[in-house]
Amino acid sequence: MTAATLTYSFLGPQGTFTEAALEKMPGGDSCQRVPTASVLSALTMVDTGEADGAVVPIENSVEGGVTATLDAVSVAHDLHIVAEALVPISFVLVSKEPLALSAIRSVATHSHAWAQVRRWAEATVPTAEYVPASSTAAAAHGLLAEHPIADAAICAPLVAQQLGLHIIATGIEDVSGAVTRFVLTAKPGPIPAMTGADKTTIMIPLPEDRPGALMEILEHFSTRGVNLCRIESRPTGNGLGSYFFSIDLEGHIQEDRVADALAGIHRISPKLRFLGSYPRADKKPQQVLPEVSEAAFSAAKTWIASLQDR
Ligand SMILES: O=C(O)C(=O)C[C@]1(C(=O)O)C=C[C@@H](O)C=C1
Repeated sequence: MTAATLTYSFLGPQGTFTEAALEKMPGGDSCQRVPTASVLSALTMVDTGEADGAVVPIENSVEGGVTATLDAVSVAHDLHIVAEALVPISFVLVSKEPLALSAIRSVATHSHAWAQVRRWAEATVPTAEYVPASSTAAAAHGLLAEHPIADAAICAPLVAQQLGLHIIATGIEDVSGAVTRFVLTAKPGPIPAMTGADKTTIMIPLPEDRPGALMEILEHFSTRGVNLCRIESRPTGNGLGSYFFSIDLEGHIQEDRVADALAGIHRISPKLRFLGSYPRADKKPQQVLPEVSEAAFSAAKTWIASLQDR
């Protein structure tokens, strides 16, 4: 796969935050971009071979996990995460023609965006109806349709500018400095090389009817000094009480402490799925305690081998 021939699907249309993330991904500046109407169709294009990779949102610093992505990547699709990118999030309120706040009866945007401006909306346009859109950019494009989907839309400043929309308010997010994390997913293949500042994503079905199962799982990380940076429980869909954990941890599968922790958890939950090791977008090097360093694991293995070889 050479960078020039890559095709990446992404949650479109043009001007989504996801497209901004795509530009930061490896090969993103030279790839062919295919916008899709949903996260699921972006991922399906990778399944069918129509795209080499799909860029999808996975986590927002205010609203949390993007469940459509977490569920699709963890359960429904056989895909690995090969890269991540962080995009700062700021929203504008736009309309086709200049419009007073008091005249707005409906506002269209993506559900995740709406969740991030809830307090602002409550205070500023309390009677406006929320119209869900498949993305913030789709909401903005929808204002220009023959039958506009709403009076106003909430989107990224860039798409408002590209479409020549009237900006009614800027910086309307409830929490400033919000960031959304996006991932590039591809069919399982070579794992990106270890950089020393890596993340690994896994999915662990929680063993049922096993008291203390979660504690046992977490102990495998704790005893090997593996730091978790995200842990979320999601229903498997197989009935009430059936859950899996979606976890991001600091480290790479090539590291003994990570591999050893996953091997331990595999014994408790054999359907554990490895979903990729990839460089951290913030390049923050992981802190490794001396007792779980590669040297410590190597010395311990040599010692055991010397006993077994007698
Ligand atoms: O609608 C977009 O522009 C997207 O890229 C989707 C999305 C999301 O799913 O969280 C991305 C970033 C923002 O947090 C809001 C919406």
